[in-house]
Amino acid sequence: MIQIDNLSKRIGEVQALDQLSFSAEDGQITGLLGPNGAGKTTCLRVLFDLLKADSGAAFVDGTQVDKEPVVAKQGLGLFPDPFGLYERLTPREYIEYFASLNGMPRAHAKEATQKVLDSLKMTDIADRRCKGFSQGQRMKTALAQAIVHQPKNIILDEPTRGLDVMSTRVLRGILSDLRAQGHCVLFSSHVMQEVAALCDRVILMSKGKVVAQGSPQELIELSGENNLEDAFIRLIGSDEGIAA
Ligand SMILES: Nc1ncnc2c1ncn2[C@@H]1O[C@H](COP(=O)(O)OP(=O)(O)OP(=O)(O)O)[C@@H](O)[C@H]1O
Repeated sequence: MIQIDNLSKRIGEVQALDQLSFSAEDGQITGLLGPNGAGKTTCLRVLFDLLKADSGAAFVDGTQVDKEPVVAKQGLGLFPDPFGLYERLTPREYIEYFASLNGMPRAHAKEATQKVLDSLKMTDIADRRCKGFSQGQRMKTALAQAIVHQPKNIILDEPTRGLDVMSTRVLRGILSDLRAQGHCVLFSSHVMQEVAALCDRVILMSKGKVVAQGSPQELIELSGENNLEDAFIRLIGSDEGIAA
């Protein structure tokens, strides 16, 4: 479970986070939706202890991130940019390397790697170099790296950016499986349909604040509109920076 508690952060002239509070529960997919510049990435950077907030705190399964960063990070899996894979390694080497970076002894890392290769149905590509991989194969390798240490919480920042339709579908399927296994999945997006298709709960952000939260259906009801697109525009007060 992720808890964001009253986070504020000023970056230069910009109030990137303004008393931001929300939580993302286990066994649910939570979407952080907001236009460009809303503060989504800033919030995730604080959650990963890459950036210190001016006030407020982020918690991973009850552990305060800036007080116990090592423990907190062990509970987090960060989905990296699938286009940034190191191409000379095979998925098996890649995933094993990240397993050992997460502190697993060698034998355990090998075992965990095989398990994730099986569960993401990657055994046919496991020992090929990543160079020349399709988008879907890259995406699976990146995701395998993020979940090999079995973090309870999986964080994805704009995960479908640049992915083709097939890869996006594969990703959606995997995220649904992670939800079914009881993981907490939190992803940021400025693409409305993606959030609508996948999320149990949507945190709608604008200018560093939560402007509304709830299931897609609750947001429609809250806005008094009759579809999600109009609901989001009504709640944010503008359609600038949100993609359909
Ligand atoms: N390093 C930085 N220097 C200056 N301004 C920054 C920096 N990082 C973030 N900001 C500003 O903080 C605000 C929030 O940015 P952030 O990247 O968190 O938004 P976002 O919701 O992730 O947007 P996007 O969907 O465009 O990625 C923006 O106005 C941004 O310009």
